[in-house]
Amino acid sequence: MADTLDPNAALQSLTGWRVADDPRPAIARTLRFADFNAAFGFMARVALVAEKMDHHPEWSNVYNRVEVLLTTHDAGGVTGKDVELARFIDRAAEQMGAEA
Ligand SMILES: C[C@H](O)[C@H](O)[C@H]1CNC2=NC(N)=NC(=O)C2=N1
Repeated sequence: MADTLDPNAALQSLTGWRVADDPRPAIARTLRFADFNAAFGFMARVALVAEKMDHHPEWSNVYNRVEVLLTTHDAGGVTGKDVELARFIDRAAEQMGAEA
C-alpha cells in the first residue's frame, strides 16, 4: 500500500490546492470555467485519465464550477497518486481556460 503524505506537505508542490474541509486527510481545489460546457469538457478529460490511473476524484459540478477532492481511499490519506492526479487536473484546467 502506498505511503501517505501529510496533506500540508503535498500542497508544497502544488498551486491552487488547499487542505480539504473533510474529516479525512485530503486536498481540494475549486475551479471555475467560462460555462458548463468548459467545466464538463474538463471533467471528461480528467475522467479518462483517472480511469487509466485507477485513481478517481471525488467531485461535484454546478454550472461552471467544479469542486474536486483528492484522497486515496485504499491508503486512508493523501498519496503520490493524489499529487500526480492534481498535477494533471491543473494542466487540464489551464487548457480548458479555468480561472486561477
Ligand atoms: C479496486 C480499485 O482499484 C480501487 O478501489 C481504486 C479505485 N479508485 C480509487 N480512487 C481513489 N481516489 N482512491 C483509491 O484508493 C482508489 N482505489
